[in-house]
Amino acid sequence: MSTVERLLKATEEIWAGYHEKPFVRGLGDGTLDVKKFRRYIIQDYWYLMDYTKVFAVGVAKSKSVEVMKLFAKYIQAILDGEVNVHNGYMADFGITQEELDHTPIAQDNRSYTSYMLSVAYRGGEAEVLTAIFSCAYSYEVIARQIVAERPDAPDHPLYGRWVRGYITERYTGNNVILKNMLEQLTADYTEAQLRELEEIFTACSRYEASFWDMAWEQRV
Ligand SMILES: Cc1ncc(CN)c(N)n1
Repeated sequence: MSTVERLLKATEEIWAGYHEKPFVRGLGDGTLDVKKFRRYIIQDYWYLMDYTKVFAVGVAKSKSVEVMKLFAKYIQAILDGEVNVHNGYMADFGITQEELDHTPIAQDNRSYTSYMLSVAYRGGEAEVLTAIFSCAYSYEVIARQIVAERPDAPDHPLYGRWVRGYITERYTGNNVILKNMLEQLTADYTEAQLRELEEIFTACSRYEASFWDMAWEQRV
């Protein structure tokens, strides 16, 4: 079994649960309360700012130019790609920089990014990639499932943009690059090292689940 297959197998139940989250279901069928989505966009904007810093620590931890370029490319892909979806929604919702700056970061959000950053600071290249991978790939899996269940979801006037954002060639192509690099870096990993990756990946997958619950319940 490859490293990524092993990580996904270990977290199968958590990942299956994403599709049942009320927030995710509401995004897919268009019934999600706009107020909840507005709040989620602000929280996720701040999430992405710290998530980008995890890649920056990855740059510092890189042992080769190849890995350094991968982390650096992703920083660009978030700040000039994924965040554009958020910027578009924020413009539509009239969210100003002042409102962004004055919105407290929810506890689940802060815990998640603090955990990823702590893994990045203490681990090596593969540990950083593992912390990142559940975030990067789960959104693709969720968006694909939404489209599989509702082929018209990408055309929804409000939530379609979110769905489309996570199935673009750029987004999914970058996930393939992340996955291949993770396999390459862990080809000679021992059982103990792989178990540690499993622990990191499981924790991050649980944080993903909590993030959806936080958004749905509007937890602070
Ligand atoms: C919480 C969270 N997890 C994942 C993603 C997808 N990069 C995101 N934008 N936000």
